[in-house]
Amino acid sequence: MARSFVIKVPASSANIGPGYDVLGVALSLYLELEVTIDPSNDSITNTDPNNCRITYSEDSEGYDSVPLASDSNLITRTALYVLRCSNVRRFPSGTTVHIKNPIPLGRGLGSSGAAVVAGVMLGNEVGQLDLSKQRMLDFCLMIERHPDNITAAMMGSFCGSFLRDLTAQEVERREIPLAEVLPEPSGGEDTGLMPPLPPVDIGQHVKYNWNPKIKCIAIIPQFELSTADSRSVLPKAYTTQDLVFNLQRLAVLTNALTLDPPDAKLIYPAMQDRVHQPYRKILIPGLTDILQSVTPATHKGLMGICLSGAGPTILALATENFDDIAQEIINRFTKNNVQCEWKLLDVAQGGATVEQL
Ligand SMILES: Nc1ncnc2c1ncn2[C@@H]1O[C@H](COP(=O)(O)OP(=O)(O)O)[C@@H](O)[C@H]1O
Ligand SMILES: N[C@@H](CCOP(=O)(O)O)C(=O)O
Repeated sequence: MARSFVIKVPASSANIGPGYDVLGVALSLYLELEVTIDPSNDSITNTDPNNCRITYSEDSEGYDSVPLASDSNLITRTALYVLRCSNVRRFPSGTTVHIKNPIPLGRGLGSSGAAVVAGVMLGNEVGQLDLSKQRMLDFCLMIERHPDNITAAMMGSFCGSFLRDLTAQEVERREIPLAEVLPEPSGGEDTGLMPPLPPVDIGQHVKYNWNPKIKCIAIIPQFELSTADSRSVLPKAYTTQDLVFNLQRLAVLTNALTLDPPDAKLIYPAMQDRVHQPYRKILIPGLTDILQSVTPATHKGLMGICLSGAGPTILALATENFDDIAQEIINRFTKNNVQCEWKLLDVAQGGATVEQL
């Protein structure tokens, strides 16, 4: 018998200033997969070695670039990893996945985190594996190896997370090259081997409150910056002063964002960072100028401003005056020959969901 379901996963903004690789907030912009499994319709998928036909909505982000072969696409490769850990080699015959993706790729809004979370949920659902969200996080963390976006996208809301200490054996299992976790892209042989199972409870997290009066303005430059490239410019070591600077602000920020009324005098300085943003300015024209000159003093309603994830998107938190704040940042990017679009988003409370149709 045929069955259909929809998987929805929110975008996310990681770091929120001082919380590098720690904080993430889920945003009301959703990657959606419409999935049908119809064994009587196997002719539609029998040209794919993994029984899965992918279509991608024309108005979606990445329409021209995202691969649609099931062993190349990040979502279905991730699902195949989950299935193969349960010794299931491919999708059930007659599986179709229609992807709708409004999350811009490579902009610091967690598109890859959402794709990985969607892939793990897809594997869990088609394989009827009954994994908990906590266990699914482990699978996600084998692929995207920092927990901030993944946790917010899976669990929703505003999250703090860390990776627990792993035993030497677990480290070996987790630190293996990605190519050995994900099935090889086209041309690669399915060796029939079982991939490494994730260690249990790799990621620990808590959810914080978030004052709903605080909205998220995302100013999105029209150029891509891969997270890997943006991580490669960071130093390997930091001074004690810089680490303490961030830790002090991180401790205050997680509570400051819950308070009512929101207090810009507390939030704005608590969103300052010395661990990643100063190093990333060489990749993002105008970043330092924007972060220093758009303030609560110049713009009523602005609570704080930071780089979203690895950039280049700017995240401005505000309670009012959204158009003016966005326009100011867009103008400053324009002076650096960078065109932008912007979106006003809320915090997405629910995280990733599956709805049976
Ligand atoms: N919906 C998607 N389907 C397939 N691949 C995706 C999807 N979304 C993102 N990706 C992959 O993730 C890459 C972007 O990841 P990354 O550099 O981490 O940036 P970010 O997560 O900040 O958008 C894309 O170039 C693409 O390879
Ligand atoms: N903590 C990571 C977050 C990357 O987020 P993304 O949305 O840019 O993938 C980092 O700052 O590198």
